[in-house]
Amino acid sequence: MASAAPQHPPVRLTVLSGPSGVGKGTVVAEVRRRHPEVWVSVSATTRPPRPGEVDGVHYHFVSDAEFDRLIADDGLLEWAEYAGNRYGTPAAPVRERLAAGAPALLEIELQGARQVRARDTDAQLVFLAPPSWGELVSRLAGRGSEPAAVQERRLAIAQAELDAAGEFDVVVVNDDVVRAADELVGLLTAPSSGSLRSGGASE
Ligand SMILES: Nc1nc2c(ncn2[C@@H]2O[C@H](COP(=O)(O)OP(=O)(O)O)[C@@H](O)[C@H]2O)c(=O)[nH]1
Ligand SMILES: Nc1ncnc2c1ncn2[C@@H]1O[C@H](COP(=O)(O)OP(=O)(O)O)[C@@H](O)[C@H]1O
Repeated sequence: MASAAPQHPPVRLTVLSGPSGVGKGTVVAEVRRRHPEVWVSVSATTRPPRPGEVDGVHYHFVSDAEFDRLIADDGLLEWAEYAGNRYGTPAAPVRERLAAGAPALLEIELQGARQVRARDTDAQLVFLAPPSWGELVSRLAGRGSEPAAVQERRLAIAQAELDAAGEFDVVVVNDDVVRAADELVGLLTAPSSGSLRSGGASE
């Protein structure tokens, strides 16, 4: 006899990381344009909004005190400091999503990806890589959302992030947005064998 079926088809948490300016936001937007059913976590951050960013849509923009409170209340699945600001994944929506049997996507940086890996060995870690270093530099500069000094800081972090690409399960090269989005969609719908363990955030 077959063993008891799971309550819902196994789903997995997918993490997308990659250096600033590689095109994470652009590729995720393309995935959602074609697959509106793909659920993407909205992070909390102490970074100020860029022009056009909407609170609750792109990020939950919070004060330092509010971020402290999220940590103290065990409300974050993971969090990290990046280029002088803090970023974290609200835990409850991710747990609800996975409990409902639906896949969840986090777009977070390297330290956060490592925390997710430590907590959930079944999570799928995807690294979005630039076709070349020169292309990364020109994309970040071309976006024009940060002053030169901030771009320099992000590029210094990017060097270390590229060195860590081998820690990820899959590397997707963002040479072309549509092609990279296709690859990501394939990974999001790939079968898995488990789901997020229960338990609170502890970092
Ligand atoms: N650990 C962690 N990193 C995050 C989270 N949200 C966003 N990030 C990452 O923080 C970094 C900076 O994000 P942002 O300031 O929006 O810049 P951008 O990614 O260059 O547009 C990026 O690598 C994001 O992937 C989060 O909830 N947790
Ligand atoms: N495949 C690509 N080819 C050319 N330009 C791209 C590509 N993907 C993204 N870009 C551009 O690179 C810049 C950075 O993309 P963005 O999505 O903001 O990166 P990230 O979220 O990783 O910081 C944007 O100006 C975007 O239009």
